[in-house]
Amino acid sequence: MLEVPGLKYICDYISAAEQCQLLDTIDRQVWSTELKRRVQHYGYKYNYQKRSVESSLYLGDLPDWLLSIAKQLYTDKLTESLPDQVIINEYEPGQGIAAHIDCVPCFGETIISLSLGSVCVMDFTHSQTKQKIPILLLPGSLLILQKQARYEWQHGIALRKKDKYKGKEFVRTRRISLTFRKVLGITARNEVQLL
Ligand SMILES: O=C(O)CCC(=O)C(=O)O
Ligand SMILES: [Fe+2]
Repeated sequence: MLEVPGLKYICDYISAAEQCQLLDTIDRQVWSTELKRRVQHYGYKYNYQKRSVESSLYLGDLPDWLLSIAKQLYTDKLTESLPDQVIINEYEPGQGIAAHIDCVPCFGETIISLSLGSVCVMDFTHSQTKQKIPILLLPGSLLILQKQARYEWQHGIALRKKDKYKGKEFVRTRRISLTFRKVLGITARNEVQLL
């Protein structure tokens, strides 16, 4: 884990009961089918084509059930600013996400991903050296990307139905992740003033 500088992993950040409740709440919301995997955007809509977030894409404050987690992350000093944007990703077995670095001009220094549902392996690949480090993500865990892990290493999830990690096989089921970010340059307050 410590092999990727700037990467932190926290097990059991939320309890099994909280995970169930959160999944239930997520499944009562509307999913977008604009990508192969289903997504939900909160706070600001991320434009996948333009790789940008604009003030016109402000969706409103985070709903209470996400704001309470965002506040917890902030009070636990896991991030330097209160997250105001969340993307929820759903991965059915076989689905994944291409290796990428989260938009640098769009989002702040800390990206936090909360995992629910299936266990899965996320691969970190150094942009220059191509060194690859797999990380096992368990439900209820947090993955915190800062410094090199945020800016110099790509992260992605292979399109697979099972993962191998340290000699063990993990069959994937449905996984949901919530990524918490701080949008740069635009604030909710500016947005309100514009209205
Ligand atoms: O599924 C995850 O944990 C990460 C998702 C991700 O990398 C992203 O939304 O940028
Ligand atoms: Fe990402």
